[in-house]
Amino acid sequence: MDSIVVKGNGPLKGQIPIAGAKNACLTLMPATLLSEEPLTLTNAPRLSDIKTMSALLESLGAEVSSLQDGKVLALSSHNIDNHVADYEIVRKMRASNLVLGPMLARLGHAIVSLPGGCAIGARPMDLHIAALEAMGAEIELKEGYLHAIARGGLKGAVHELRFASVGATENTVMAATLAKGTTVLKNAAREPEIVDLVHCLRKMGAQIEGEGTSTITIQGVDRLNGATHPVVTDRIELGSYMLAPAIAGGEVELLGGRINLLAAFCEKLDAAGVSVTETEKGLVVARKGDLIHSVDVVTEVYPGFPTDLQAQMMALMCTADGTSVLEEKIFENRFMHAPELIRMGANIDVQGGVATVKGVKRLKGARVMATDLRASVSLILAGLAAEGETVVSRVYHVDRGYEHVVAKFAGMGAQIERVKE
Ligand SMILES: CC(=O)N[C@H]1[C@@H](OP(=O)(O)OP(=O)(O)OC[C@H]2O[C@@H](n3ccc(=O)[nH]c3=O)[C@H](O)[C@@H]2O)O[C@H](CO)[C@@H](O)[C@@H]1O
Ligand SMILES: C=C(OP(=O)(O)O)C(=O)O
Repeated sequence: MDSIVVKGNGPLKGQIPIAGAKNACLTLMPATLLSEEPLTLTNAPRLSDIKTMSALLESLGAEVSSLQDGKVLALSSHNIDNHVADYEIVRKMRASNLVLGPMLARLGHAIVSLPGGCAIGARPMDLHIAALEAMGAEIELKEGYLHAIARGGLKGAVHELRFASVGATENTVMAATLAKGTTVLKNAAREPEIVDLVHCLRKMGAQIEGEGTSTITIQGVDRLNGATHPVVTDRIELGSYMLAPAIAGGEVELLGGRINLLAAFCEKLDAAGVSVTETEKGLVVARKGDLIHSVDVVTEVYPGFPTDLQAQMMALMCTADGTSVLEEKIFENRFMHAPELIRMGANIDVQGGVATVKGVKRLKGARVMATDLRASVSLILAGLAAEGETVVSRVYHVDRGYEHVVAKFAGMGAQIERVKE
């Protein structure tokens, strides 16, 4: 198993390209199931999660070709000959549940494994199920699998989500594109990845309005056509690398970054003493002075502070001047990085969904373990600010969501390498 070794060696400088968003690409890929014609995604990120989604789609009969070193994905679902999304693939990656809505819409039936829980919390699908049932689907749980059938096809419905779930919004919107009649989804999620999905579906001929607001209206059509679509910039990769000069000093330009993808996060950086300037090419990030100030953070649905940046923000708060309180409201167990940061000398007290971080002058390098995707990068960030060497093990978590992670940090001047253990 590989590890990443980081040495805290002072200010960073450089330009880092930001990839297409994992969480957008993983919802755009299943959209291929809605059409017999090809779907081409450009600006795709090179990640193990993308390979997992490719394997899942191929297991259903879709064709997936990775072109231009993985930056272009050519997908075709002209021949879907299996409607079972197997537990062995779904359990590896929760986004696998996004094949349910498209398969149900296109084939009228689907069998999809429930994902089960994962390190950061439970991953229920009750909201997805309620929305699809409102559209006429019958869904039953048998032996860990959701058996879904839409006798006579899905029908448009007015449905309000109990919580603005990203995955439930994506499944419902995709399913509704081929339903008979109009679907109005209320309390829909507003994340940029959903806006990107709608833009792609519209190119495929779907009739959708209201993306980016909490009411999305979908007028069902008989069929969707092929399209070519560039994946939106990864705001979480962007935010993660923005924290590198914040924690280690220096000045870094994140190519392709825009403030509007991460407004709530940028406001917190500003309050913490980090300047973010939009340029023609992206965002330039630097500390305003010597100190980082403590700020409180509450994770919320978009446009609030993203849960996917909470671990990385905690790393920054570990060396801030003062005490910060981080409240995690999306996933019930998303503080597993805290005990690892404590091994590096951080002062963190976790009580339920609230972590209180008292800033220390300097972190110290240590052997630490990545417990999940975003936790892994928070430990690398902490390593940049630590005295001595930090060894982060279980870096397969980082490969799920950060392409060329060592090269990108090294491109800012960080002393970092990947080693085999
Ligand atoms: C709101 C939010 O921040 N969503 C994040 C979530 O999306 P993802 O789609 O994975 O999760 P949801 O937005 O659906 O879930 C967020 C919350 O809703 C609950 N839930 C979800 C579905 C359901 O049927 N029933 C239910 O109770 C979950 O337990 C969780 O507490 O993880 C992704 C990957 O990290 C992030 O990119 C998304 O930004
Ligand atoms: C937790 C994440 O992904 P997933 O929902 O696929 O586990 C993430 O992107 O931070």
